[in-house]
Amino acid sequence: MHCHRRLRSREVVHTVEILLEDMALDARGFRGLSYDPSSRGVYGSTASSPSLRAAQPEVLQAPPTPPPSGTMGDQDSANVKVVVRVRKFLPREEKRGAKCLIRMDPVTQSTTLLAPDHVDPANSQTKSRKIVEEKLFTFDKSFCSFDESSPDYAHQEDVYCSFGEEFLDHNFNGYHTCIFAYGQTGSGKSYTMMGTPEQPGLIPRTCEAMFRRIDDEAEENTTYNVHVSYFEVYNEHVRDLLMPRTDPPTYLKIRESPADGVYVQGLTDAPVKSYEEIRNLMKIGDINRTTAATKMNDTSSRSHAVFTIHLKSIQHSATTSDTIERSSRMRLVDLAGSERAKATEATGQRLVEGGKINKSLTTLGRVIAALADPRRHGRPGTPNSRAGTPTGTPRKGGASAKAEVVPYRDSVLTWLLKDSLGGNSKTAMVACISPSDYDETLSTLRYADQAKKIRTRAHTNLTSVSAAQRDAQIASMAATIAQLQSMINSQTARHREQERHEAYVKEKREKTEREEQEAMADYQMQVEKMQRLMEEGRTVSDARIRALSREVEELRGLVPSLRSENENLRRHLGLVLGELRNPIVLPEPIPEEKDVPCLDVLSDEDEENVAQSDYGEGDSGEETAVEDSRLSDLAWAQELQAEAEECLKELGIFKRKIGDDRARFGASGAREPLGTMSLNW
Ligand SMILES: Nc1ncnc2c1ncn2[C@@H]1O[C@H](COP(=O)(O)OP(=O)(O)OP(=O)(O)O)[C@@H](O)[C@H]1O
Repeated sequence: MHCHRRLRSREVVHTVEILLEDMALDARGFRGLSYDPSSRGVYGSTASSPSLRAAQPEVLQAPPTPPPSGTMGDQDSANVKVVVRVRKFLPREEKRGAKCLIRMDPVTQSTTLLAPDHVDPANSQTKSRKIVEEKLFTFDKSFCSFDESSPDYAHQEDVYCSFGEEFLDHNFNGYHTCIFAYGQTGSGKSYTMMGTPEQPGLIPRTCEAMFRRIDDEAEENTTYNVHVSYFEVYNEHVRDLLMPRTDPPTYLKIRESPADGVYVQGLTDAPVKSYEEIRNLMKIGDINRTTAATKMNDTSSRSHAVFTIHLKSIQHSATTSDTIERSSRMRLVDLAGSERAKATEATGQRLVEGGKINKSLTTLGRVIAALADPRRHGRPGTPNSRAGTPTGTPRKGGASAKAEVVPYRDSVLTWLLKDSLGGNSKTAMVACISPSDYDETLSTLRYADQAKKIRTRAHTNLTSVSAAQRDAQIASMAATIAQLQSMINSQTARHREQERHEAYVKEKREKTEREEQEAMADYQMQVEKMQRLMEEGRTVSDARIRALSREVEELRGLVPSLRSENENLRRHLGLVLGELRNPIVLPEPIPEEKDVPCLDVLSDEDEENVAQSDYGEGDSGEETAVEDSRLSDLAWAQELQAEAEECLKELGIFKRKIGDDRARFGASGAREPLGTMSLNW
């Protein structure tokens, strides 16, 4: 959203710039209004501002009074000019002993395609065709660039002079023009259009001649304004060739507006003042263009390249201050070559590119076929027919009832060339052919033959503006500028407000994040503390368990001796009790033997007996002493038993405690499991 707003602001600023520039250009006849267009960046884009043209409808309006020259709005309905050019053999063709299948007649301008013999392997496929015969075609011009020693050899200069110059004339007269090179891969399209530094092609020659003419014909009252754009259509995407390549690549959108027709949004439209400047831009574009080596061509163009020159001349009348503006657009198109995957042996990326190239060229063929349809001719307005709409009024009955549709929109290339092929343009096609490839050459020649039948209706793009109109225009532009300025101001203010708001939101978010982080750190600290405490507790209980275990072991060592002592005491006590119950009284007879109770546990009766024995009726002192000793033994035994029981009780408690500790802290592998402590009490 931010970016969008920024872009919108830039667009508005840009629009103001262009308005100012136009004002300055137009205002040259008006002393006192100064503006230096050179202060504008080289890479300013006007193509991205269709709204600009919509914002200056007065300029586009037809003049109220016809100009004296009488050329205003001239319409010229003419067929597409078609020329054919054959190149010389390439080393690979010479190597395989290829034969030239092209014969050109410089008088009739006919081109004959000869039937191949059966020697050249490149034409082996042709043998399977049913009819392989000589074919004759006639074009506006047949350029033979096959044999350099021939007096009829067509040099780069000949090609330019033959029709390049004528098309430049059209531009200076205010007509839009288009020259496109068509042909199979490696047939010489790029050579014809761009050429080499030593042998410049149509594009550099046209540009050079244009600036020469601007300089030569410079009159005090005429000003020229030249802009250039250069883009390629690669894999059905439009890329600006005057902008550095990006990764991922930046693709531009195609738009259509009633005022501008089809145009590329955001395309660089660089102002140029000299041929040197334009040559530099050409170099930049050529470096950026997608080319690759294929089996058919070491520097095969993998895209359609469109070089466009906008030429505007403003002529001021010295006496009346009226102006006449001529605007024209020159489109110079180097198409990618049609190719057979088998011949190019393309794979991967090259194969995909080849597929896209062929698809767009097939669409171009369908567009040409639809435009060449004889039913279209003679109907006013048909060349400007809309894409995807019938080109003529369907008639009832018969073959002519079929409405022909021009499939401009089926490919990016044909959509962009819509105007050039079927609208307001003078158009020429250069069909480039290889000298030794029967099938491909035949296909190209048929294509070209059909293109001959296309008629376009070009009209001069002229505007005459009187001094009063100019004043009104300036006033209107000033108002528009003021309006745009206030738009910029309010947008800048909104933008600042938005930035402030975003900064506030950011700060708040950062604060919340900070607080959350602090809370998290605090929580972590507490967790660590608890873990530490637990660890300490575990260490303490481990130590306690170890100490208690030791104690248990010690006590366990005591148990057998205590047990045997206890046993002895019981036994002794039993004896004592037995004696107490059955005292040995001498010389009294031995009393009847009674069952001595088992001394496992002293019964209440026994204890009573023991107690009674304390107060028994002892006869003698000796008996009393014996009795006392027995009683003290008994007491001692009881005491021992109580002690043992106490000890057992304590051990029971201790066992429970150990069990509790084990449940609380768990038994680690390192520690002795409590279960293994056989506390067999
Ligand atoms: N008229 C000519 N005279 C001399 N050499 C030529 C001529 N035409 C083409 N060539 C040479 O043929 C080769 C292929 O030409 P070019 O690259 O122009 O083909 P192309 O049709 O543009 O191929 P692609 O469609 O693959 O880009 C180049 O080496 C070029 O220099």
